[in-house]
Order: sequence, then structure tokens, then C-alpha cells
Amino acid sequence: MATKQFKAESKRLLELMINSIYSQKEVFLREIISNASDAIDKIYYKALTDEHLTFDQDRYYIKIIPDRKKRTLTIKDTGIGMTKEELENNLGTIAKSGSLAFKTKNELQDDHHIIGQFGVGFYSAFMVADVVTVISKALGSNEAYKWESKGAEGYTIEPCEKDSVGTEIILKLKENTEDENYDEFLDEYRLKAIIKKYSDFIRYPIKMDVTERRRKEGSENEFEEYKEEQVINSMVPIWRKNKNELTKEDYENFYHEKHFGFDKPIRYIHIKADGAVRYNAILYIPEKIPFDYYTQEYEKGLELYSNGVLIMEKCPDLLPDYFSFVKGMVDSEDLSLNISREMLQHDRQLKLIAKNIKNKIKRELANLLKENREQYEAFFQSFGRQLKYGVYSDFGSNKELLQDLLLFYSSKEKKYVTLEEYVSRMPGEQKYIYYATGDTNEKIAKLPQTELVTEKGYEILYFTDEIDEFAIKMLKEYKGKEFKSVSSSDLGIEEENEKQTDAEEKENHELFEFMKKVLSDKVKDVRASKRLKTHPVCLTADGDVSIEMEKVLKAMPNNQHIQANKILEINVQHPVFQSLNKAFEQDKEKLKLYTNLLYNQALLIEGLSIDDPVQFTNDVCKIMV
Ligand SMILES: Nc1ncnc2c1ncn2[C@@H]1O[C@H](COP(=O)(O)OP(=O)(O)OP(=O)(O)O)[C@@H](O)[C@H]1O
Repeated sequence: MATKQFKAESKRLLELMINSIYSQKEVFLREIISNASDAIDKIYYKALTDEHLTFDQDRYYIKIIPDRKKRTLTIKDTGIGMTKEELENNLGTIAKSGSLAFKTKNELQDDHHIIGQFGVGFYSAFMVADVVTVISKALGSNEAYKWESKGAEGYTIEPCEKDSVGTEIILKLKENTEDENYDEFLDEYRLKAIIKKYSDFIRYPIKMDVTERRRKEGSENEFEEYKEEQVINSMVPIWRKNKNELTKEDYENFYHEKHFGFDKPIRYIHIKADGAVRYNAILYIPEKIPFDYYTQEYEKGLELYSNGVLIMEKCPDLLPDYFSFVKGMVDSEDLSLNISREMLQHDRQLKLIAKNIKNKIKRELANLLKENREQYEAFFQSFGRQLKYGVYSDFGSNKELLQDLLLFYSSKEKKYVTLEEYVSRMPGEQKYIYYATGDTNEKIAKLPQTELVTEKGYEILYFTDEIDEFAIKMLKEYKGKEFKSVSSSDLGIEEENEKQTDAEEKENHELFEFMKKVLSDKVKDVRASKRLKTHPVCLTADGDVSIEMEKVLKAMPNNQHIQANKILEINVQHPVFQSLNKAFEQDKEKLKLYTNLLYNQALLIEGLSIDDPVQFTNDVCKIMV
């Protein structure tokens, strides 16, 4: 059966191209400049194999010429130019890329990389222009031609005059409308900003006559404006330079030029990957936390370049959430771009780069921790919470990667320690890694629940961040040692006084039952404490939800009323216990009063609010009179 050819309605196709591919009009300039750069590159390649041709870098440039009077924007290049046939083929056929053909034919391999591949970028000019005129003279030709088009209607080609080899693209800008101001593309500042944003690392100078001001000669306070030709782009991206050519200052300057932050980065990572995936990257670990970092407004991501041309200002897929504080850029030739160069096809390359970057950041942070503890602690103060979120999120799938980057305040060392350091110091008989939760280190240090563990001489990690306990529950253990809250019912160290407390529990069973009834559903149980030494009372929790977790969950907007199973623990060695016993025998009303008072005291110690503060203060007054 004969295969029929698809027919394309080229007029319609062009309209689609112009109106649907790009989300931002300003990218037309990026596309035209990229074509100009490709055209110069082509001369460079020709010179490699043609002995009659030399490539003298200084002769090649791109010039941007806005003309307010004529409402035109001209982009001129000294590249290879186009013959009549090439104008016809390359600009008269949508999706025909002369550059792609050139690349394939010349099997280009070295550092100069031609950008064009889809054969559509040129038409983006019609987003901002009614009429596009191309005047071109090809290398090795004596004739010049003018190609002109008003868009979908078609184009004309005719001979014209042009002195030098190269191409001039003249855009007659559209009239302004209520929604669109095309004049902006005649404005020097705006043009400069667009060039800097997308085309800063085009290898050839992008020049423009820029208006400057100077003091009038012979005058004190009179100024005059004058035009000066300036090169707008930086040209050589520092990421393509060798690391040994660059100084710390170069990296810091780049950080500031790119507006990654106002601070000085504490570490930078320069990656030149040339293996399974080829890319260059410069990454920074900032010193200071951005003001919006822990808000929804904060956007993570790295700048993404393809061949030095900006594709995305913030590519989120390159950074995992737990490293969202990292700033920087990635440049790769191997990306699968979509036709507008605004997005990437979700490809293997990008995933490989992201994985690679993730491991490099992890290694860099681990090195920082080893080499400069003070700086790491400062970093952790800013971004540690994000690392802990990382341990907790995604069902703990990143906990192995992140656990050695965590720091917690230690009761014994009185400073921040790693889990590794904690475990390496554990006495042989210590079963668990102990932790205590609270608002501040000072408050935690005073918690009655810590008494037994501290008396045993064991180290306690202080958890002051809401996320801490959740993250640790996800970790479950570190190097085979389980985590244990000092408030949990079984601390694993009560052997000696275990039997005694059990006996006391039995002996005072009726008293505790009475107290439990007084407190009704507020507590699950009232027990003799195995952990209290000097304090009369404390609250602990049975089960998976701790009192701290209950507090955090309660503060969440969609809280599910998840509650900890609270246990009121009484220190039977404390003189208060005698008073309780006495009241139990002689005055049940008094026992009720004492029970409520002790319960409310325990709440206060935990940082929980009292249901009825007025009742509480009345109760305190009652025992005074
Ligand atoms: N300034 C120029 N000098 C020489 N040739 C040019 C110039 N501008 C465009 N061309 C030719 O026109 C072709 C089509 O350009 P167009 O921008 O539409 O696509 P492209 O650059 O090949 O691909 P992409 O859509 O990926 O940018 C180019 O491949 C190139 O051969």
C-alpha cells in the first residue's frame, strides 16, 4: 500500500508557532542572538578545515541596535551569512534547521557548540514584530539578499546591497496595545537586562551603543549624554574555566553577580563532569538564611543553561527539598530541551545530573563538618531543620544519606554533637540513645524526666525543634542503637529499683486508683515513678505519640486531635507522697485538691496549658489558708 505524505498547513503552523510556543515574549532576543552566535561558530568550524580561512576572534561580534524613531530593533552579526537558497530553505521552511544539518555534517565535537537544533527559534521574532527583514551576505559570495516577511502570509526574497559578510535582522516592532508594550524592546536598560539574563555567556561580544552621562567640559554642574559602544555580555562563563585558574574571589564575585545572595557563601563546589553525563556546575552553600526560606514563597532550584544559554532560572528538579538552600547553576549540552527551550523533557540526563549533584553536596557538607566544625554549626543553625525534614519526609527514604549530617545539643558535652559521636561515647551497658524534648535547652535541662538518665551518667540529646522527634521516629535507630525518650515508660535502666517500685505500686494501688478517678479522662494512669529523684511529679506518655508530638500536631491547621496517652508519675520517695497518703486515709476532699494541683504542676513543667487557671490559683490559695 502506498504511504501518503502528511500535509501541513504552513500558515496555520506558523501562527501556532508564534502564539503558542513561548510563554514570554522577551525570549525572541535570546533566539536571534543564539542564531547569530551559531553563524559565527560556523565560520570558526570552517576555518578549522579550510586553510584559506583564518578565524580572527576580534573580527566577530553581534550588535544590537534599537531605533526609537523607526521603531525597529536590529540584530547584526558578522557570521557566515546565508545564500539565496539558504534563506529560502532555512527561513522559508518551518522546522528546518540549517544549524542541525551543519552539526551533523561536520560531526562537531570540541568546545564550540552550536545551539540551534529545532529550526523554529527565528519565527519567535513575529511575537514582537509585524515585519521581519533579513539582509544577508554569505561567506564566499559577492551577492547579498533581502528576505522579508509579514508573518503567516509568506515572504519575498530580492537582491540587495551589503558590504560585509554576515546577517542583519531588522524587526519592525508591533504597535503597543492595552496589554502589551512593545516599546520596551527599544529601551536600552531592558535590552541590557534581557541580554544579561539569557545570553550572558554567548562566546562572542554582544555590543550595543549605550547612553552614558558625563559632566560637560568646563562646567561644574551641567551634564550631557553621549553614546558609547559597550560589550554587554560576560562571554566566558567561569564554569568553563579550569579550577586552578580561579580564585576564591572569582567564585564569590560570580555568586554576587548572579544575585544568588548578599552574603558570602561558606562553601562552593565546582563540578566538571565528563563521564556518563557531561555537565559543568558551580554550587554554593550560603552562609545566611534567606528571609523567606522557611515559607511557601521560597522557590528552590538551580539556574539551568544549555550550551551557555539560559533555559530556566530555577530548575527545581535539580535539587532535592532537603538541599533546597543550595544556590548555583548547571550547564549541560546533553539536555533534551523542548522546542521552546523553556522546559525539559523529563529525561535520564537531568535525573543523572540531579543524583550526581545530590551526592556532591552531601560530600561537601560532610567535609565541612569534619574540617570546620564552627562553620558547620553556623550552617546547621540556619539549615539543619531542612535536613531533619529530609530525614522525615518521603517515608524516610533519605535517612541514610542525611543521618550523619545531623547535630543535636548534648546534655553532657554542652555543645552540638553528631549521632556518631554520641554512640562512640556510649558506655557498654547503655542500651539506648536518650533524648528529651522541650522549647529550649535550658528548659529541657530542668525537666524532672531527665533525672534518672542523668544520674546514671548517660548523655541526653536535647530536641528543641518541632521536627526533631518526628525525624528520629523515622530513623528508629542509629548504628543498631534505638532512640529512647526520657519520658517513655521503659527506659531500660531501672533494674535495681524496678522491684521496689513494683512493690510500691501494689502497696499504693488504691490511692493511685482514686487519683486516676479524680483526673478521669485526663490521664491514662497514675503510677509510682521509676525515674524521679528529687521532683514530686511528672507527666510521661505511653505509646507512639509523645507529649511534644501532641503539641506539634495540635498546632497544625488540620489537626486530627491526636493525643498522647498521658501517665501521671508520682515520686513515692518525696515528702509530698506522705501528704497524699495521709489525705487518702483522713480527708478525701483534700486528696482531690492535691491530685488536681499535682496534675496541673506536671502540665506546667511540660509547657502545656492548664485547662482552668482560675481554679488552679484558687486551689493554691486553699492550701495556704
Ligand atoms: N543570523 C543567521 N546567520 C546565518 N544563518 C542563520 C541566521 N539565523 C538563522 N539562520 C539559519 O536559519 C535556520 C533556522 O533558524 P531557527 O532559529 O528557526 O532554527 P535553529 O536555530 O536551527 O533551531 P532552534 O529552533 O533550535 O533555535 C538556522 O538553522 C540557520 O541555518
